[in-house]
Amino acid sequence: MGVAAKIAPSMLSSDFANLASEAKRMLSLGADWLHMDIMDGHFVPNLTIGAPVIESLRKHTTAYLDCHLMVTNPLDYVDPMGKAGASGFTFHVEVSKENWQELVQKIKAKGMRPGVALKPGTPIEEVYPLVEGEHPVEMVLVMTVEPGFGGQKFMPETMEKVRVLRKKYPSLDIEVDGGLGPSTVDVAASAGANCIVAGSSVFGASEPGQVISLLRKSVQGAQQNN
Ligand SMILES: O=C(CO)[C@@H](O)[C@H](O)COP(=O)(O)O
Repeated sequence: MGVAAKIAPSMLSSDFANLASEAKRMLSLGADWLHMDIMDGHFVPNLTIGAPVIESLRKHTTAYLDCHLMVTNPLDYVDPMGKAGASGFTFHVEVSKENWQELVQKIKAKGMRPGVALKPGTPIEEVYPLVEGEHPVEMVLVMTVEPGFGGQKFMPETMEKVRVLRKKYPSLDIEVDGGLGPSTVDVAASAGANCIVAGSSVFGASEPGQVISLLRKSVQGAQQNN
């Protein structure tokens, strides 16, 4: 049996004006985590939510809030996100080459689970030191689209990174994010991804619960075949 499947609807595709009820709806339909996209309008050309919204949502749910920080200065976000009640804090390797050790230690000290993300064009070797360090990250997020917006097309060429990671780290949480849905999840699951983020394919479905269940079955089926 492989690493546990985690299905994480991306709340970026939800109705932000009804975030708490959208979150509860996803959890009632079988979501394991809620994926929260924090964007600063600088690291990526889009601006979304920050710690105040995480703090508001936290009042309505005890769920795992899987926060993906698409920001230029992740260190500035550790204290506020910790206080707000974030569960996972995933920062980008492209902006943390100088300070990732300090970042990981501070994330852990604030009671959050550290993860590292990489853009489609970033070589996978860049995350190895973070997975193997004295204070390792606990998840690698392989972006399967350019970060910034929901509803983009899955990039199959990113799957080689997932394959290499899974071979090297059999028990690591490997998350994929961008363009995942019923037609693309199998390739990601058979490459070795166990955490699946899905925005438009879940929120845009007439039966979102069926999509969540299909995504989970894909991960579990691929693990049984490996
Ligand atoms: O981080 C991002 C985009 O930068 C994602 O979490 C998207 O929100 C995923 O949306 P879909 O591609 O599944 O619609």
